[in-house]
Amino acid sequence: MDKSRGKMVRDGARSGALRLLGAVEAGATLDEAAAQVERLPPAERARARRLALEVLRRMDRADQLLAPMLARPPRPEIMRILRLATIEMLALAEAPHGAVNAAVALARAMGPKGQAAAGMVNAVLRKVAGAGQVWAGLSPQKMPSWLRGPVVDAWGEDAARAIEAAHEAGAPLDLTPKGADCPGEALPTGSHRMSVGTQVSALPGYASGDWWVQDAAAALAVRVLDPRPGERIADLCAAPGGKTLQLSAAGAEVTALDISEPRLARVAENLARCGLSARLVAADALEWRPEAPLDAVLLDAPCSATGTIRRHPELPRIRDDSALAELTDLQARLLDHALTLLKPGGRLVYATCSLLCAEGEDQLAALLVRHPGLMVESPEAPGIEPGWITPQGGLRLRPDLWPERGGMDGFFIARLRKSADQT
Ligand SMILES: C[S@@+](CC[C@H](N)C(=O)[O-])C[C@H]1O[C@@H](n2cnc3c(N)ncnc32)[C@H](O)[C@@H]1O
Repeated sequence: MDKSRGKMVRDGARSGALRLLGAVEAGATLDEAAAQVERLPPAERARARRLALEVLRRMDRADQLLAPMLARPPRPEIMRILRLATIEMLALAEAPHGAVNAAVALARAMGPKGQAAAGMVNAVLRKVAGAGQVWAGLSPQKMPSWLRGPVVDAWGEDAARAIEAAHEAGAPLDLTPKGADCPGEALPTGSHRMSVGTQVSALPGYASGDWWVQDAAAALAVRVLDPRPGERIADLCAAPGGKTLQLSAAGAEVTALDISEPRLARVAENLARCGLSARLVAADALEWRPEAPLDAVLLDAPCSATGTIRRHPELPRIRDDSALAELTDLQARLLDHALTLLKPGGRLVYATCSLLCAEGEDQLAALLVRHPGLMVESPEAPGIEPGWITPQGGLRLRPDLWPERGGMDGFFIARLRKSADQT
């Protein structure tokens, strides 16, 4: 790529990243904001998203560094430019002259108000360029108090800080192999791991469906369920389908259910790419019943998704816990209903990608009170470490586990067995 083309790619990507960050400030997820960059060529679009992710992971830290350098808070658009250049220089090792010049040009391109701020942007960012030591002394950004409070209560301040460091570090790319062929480093639990920034569709085996993208923690839910060939299993909240693919690849007779038809279409696409099959049903799981009782049910319930902040750093900025009571109520109702779909002695795996005990440990405790005959079975699968198992027998996965390997998503997983005399 010649130099001028490289610069164009970056500037298109930088202004795209600023538009994405503006949309997140207005309350959108990065996926919802994708239209902001859809006109960019694919390489610029991907870089715009990467830059926005890197800023969202460190925004508060950048603001802490910038605050004493600013006479008064600038307009939001200018503040976004300052944050982007700060993070490019201090976290992404971008050459200062390139980042500062780009920031000044982006400010100027905003019109008269931006032109008036260009001198300030230049002066502040020159100071930022020399503030590497101050930056290194600042802690990773904190989770919002509605999330941090419960995390500290559950696992302590040191764990909360370790989780925050993992949130800042971001997530590697994990793949679940369908058979033996899969790129990346094999992890102890059977997933394969590649470094961040890998272009998924260019990897060997993508077109032939030899693997699919799925976080190592998410893949454990099905490993703990341990599906067997020919078993009749329902995946009650299936979309986009990572766990349906695992169940089908194990040879189970799978019914994949989701309330959202558009999301269920993604399950169909993923099954087709991987040459796997499942019966797809668009329905509310609370109202669905199979023709005959099932061997097993996987309930990967809707939740706060607070375990996925490494990959969705915008979540703490656009969500709070106002929907939590509704979610935990839905999870409890889904759990109760799921048990009625099982044959006596059948097994249920409950999973949530949440860091909140309210959606995991507490949900399991309440379920056991409501259903005295239900047994918790030890989560057994290769690579599961004893320290991950809770006193109740659930599996608690956190982003700060496996720090030397690059972490994993936050998840709670429990394997339950309906007693042989329960109908
Ligand atoms: C955590 S996601 C599932 C992820 C999926 N298991 C996977 O591994 O790709 C939760 C899903 O539950 C679906 N959902 C929410 N409420 C539902 C309900 N009442 N019945 C069925 N599906 C529901 C949502 O549409 C969403 O796709």
